[in-house]
Parts: sequence; C-alpha cells; structure tokens
Amino acid sequence: MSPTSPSPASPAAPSPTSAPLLDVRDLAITYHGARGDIPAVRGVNLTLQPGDTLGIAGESGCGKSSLALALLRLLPAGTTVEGQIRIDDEDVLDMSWGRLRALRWAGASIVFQGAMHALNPVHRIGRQIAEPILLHEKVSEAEANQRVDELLTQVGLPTWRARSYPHELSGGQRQRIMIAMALACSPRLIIADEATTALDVMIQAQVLELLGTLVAERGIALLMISHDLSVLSANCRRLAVMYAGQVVELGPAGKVFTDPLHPYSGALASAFPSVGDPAARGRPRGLGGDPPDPAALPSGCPFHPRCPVVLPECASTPVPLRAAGPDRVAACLRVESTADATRSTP
Ligand SMILES: Nc1ncnc2c1ncn2[C@@H]1O[C@H](COP(=O)(O)OP(=O)(O)OP(=O)(O)O)[C@@H](O)[C@H]1O
Repeated sequence: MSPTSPSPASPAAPSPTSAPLLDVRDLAITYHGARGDIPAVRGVNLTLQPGDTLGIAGESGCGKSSLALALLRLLPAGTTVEGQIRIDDEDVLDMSWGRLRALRWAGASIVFQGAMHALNPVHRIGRQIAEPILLHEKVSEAEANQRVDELLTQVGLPTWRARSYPHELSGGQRQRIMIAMALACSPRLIIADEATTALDVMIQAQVLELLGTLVAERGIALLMISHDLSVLSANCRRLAVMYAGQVVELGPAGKVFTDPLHPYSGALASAFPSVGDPAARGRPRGLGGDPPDPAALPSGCPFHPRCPVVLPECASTPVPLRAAGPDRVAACLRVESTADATRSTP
C-alpha cells in the first residue's frame, strides 16, 4: 500500500449519535515573545468522534502543532490558551495535574516528528515501551513485556529490538518506537503530528495502515496533522485546512482534496496531486508569497494578498466560516453560503 492509498480509516464514518471524544471550541493560542503577542491559533472549532479520523493540513507556521500541543496542555508555560478543550467530556484546560498525567497516556497520546529524540539513550527500547504500561495499568512485568513484543510487531519491528538501545536504531526505527509507545496504553485518541513524515515510503505506508486498523477495529479517534494533503485525504475521513491560525475549510477529506472550496485549499491540493488523478491535472501549481507573520496579519481575509481569485472587498471584510452544504464549511466570500457556520463543525 502506498502512503496515499486509502487505509481502513478512510471510508468508515462513526456512529453519529456518539458524544464527541474531542470537542474544541473557540480555541485561541497566543505566545508572548520578544516581538510582542503572537496569535498562533484563532477561533478554532473541531469535534472528533470515537473511531473517526480528522486531518489537519496547512503550511508551516499556520498553527497546526500549537493546536496539537494545546490538546494535551503541552504548550510552553506562559502561553495564553483561551476557549474550551474537552476530551471524553473532561475539561482539559481545567483538570488537575494528576488527571492530566493519566490522560496523557491512557486517554490520549501524541506522536510528533522528531519525538524520536525524546528516547532515553541509556535505557533499552523494551524498558522504555514497558514503562508507561507498568505505570498506568495493573499488569505484571511478564504481561508488559508481552505487550512490548506485540507493539514492536505492530509497528513492523522484530521483537529482539526490545533489547536494543536507541543509538542502535535508524531514525525511522526510532520514530516507530515512539509510535509503539503512543499505543502502549491503548489511548482513545491519537494525535499524530507529522508522525510519519520522516519515514521512508514503505514504512510510512505500514504505519498509516496500522493507525487505520486501530481506528477501524478499536474505535480509536485519530487526529492526523500534516502539510501533505494527499496523505491526509487518503487516510482521514474529514479534513480541516488551516491558514494563519484559523480553519479556512472543513469537510469530507476526498471533497476538500479533489473539489476544494477555499482557494488556499486548492493551492495546497495542487502542491500534492495524487498520482493518476485526472482532476488534479490543470490545477494551478504552487502558490506565490509566504504565509503572513501571525504578529502582523493582513486585514480582512488573511489569505487575500496571495489569493489568485481575490475580490476588492476581501482586503477589508473578515470572512467567518460559512456552510456550503450539509457537511462542508469554508471561509471565503466566493463560497455561496447556505447558512451561518461560525460554530459549525461538520
Ligand atoms: N514557543 C513559541 N514561542 C513563540 N512563537 C511560537 C512558539 N511556537 C510556535 N510559535 C509561532 O506560532 C506560529 C504557529 O507555529 P506552529 O508550530 O504551531 O505552526 P505549524 O503549522 O505546526 O508549523 P510547522 O509545520 O512548521 O511545525 C508560528 O508563527 C510560530 O513561529
């Protein structure tokens, strides 16, 4: 399977009656730096059901990682976080440190690119994977070691690797260890922030397939963050596109990728045309300019200085998300609105 071929995650829609596992409302994140306030995330609303998959796409600096870190309260101290984050109906921003520690392994876990550098160089791999299992679950050492073997097999590594030290593994193998650790306590939500980007194409496909299987068979919710819209569209049911800290489009992944409503989504999709997709041919390639400095955002629609179909009013009119059909929202004046969707999270 190629990284962009559909995994078991793509087609399945979760039960619409279940309560959201993740509920993010009006999330705003502001860093306070030497240059002043940096509004990295502005008014983001997202929901994710158990067994569902949501991709978050956008160029570097649009706020994807800030959003991911906020979900488990991992942002640097002093960062202002406003709005609401609920996981399993618990208020993450308001929970005790003890509850948060439990949530971080057993409730939700995060894997990010470069997380492999977080491995302890002096401990064997097996011990590091077993540690959270022993800490959070009432299991014997033998049972934990058995789980370590299963996890290593799941991420495509031989079980004898449990006896290796991190320096004996390649970067890709270490990243797979981080994914095994994220899965160790069977979390209900996995946040994968560019988790497979550094892996070679075969291993990437294998890990994506594993994540898809966990979603389909165990009802795990997956929030997958990447700059690569094609990988997200193949592995997620829904897709949110972020620009300058805001969600500018959200809808079924296939539709956002092949029939984007927001010109920014279109430009992003054309940067990653799927092989053999006739609809991808003839689309504009690439996008001029750079994303705006969050500390000095343009007026109106923040995308207007780069927009290929800009209207005169785009420079002065802020554009909230508007519904464009039952399951899609987009923040563009050119999108024919079917209803107000400021709070909509289809
Ligand atoms: N600790 C921090 N202090 C100040 N500003 C920060 C900090 N972390 C991120 N930022 C700024 O916040 C904005 C959003 O960054 P973020 O890392 O969330 O974006 P991203 O979309 O994940 O980018 P990338 O794909 O490159 O990781 C950027 O302008 C970034 O410079």
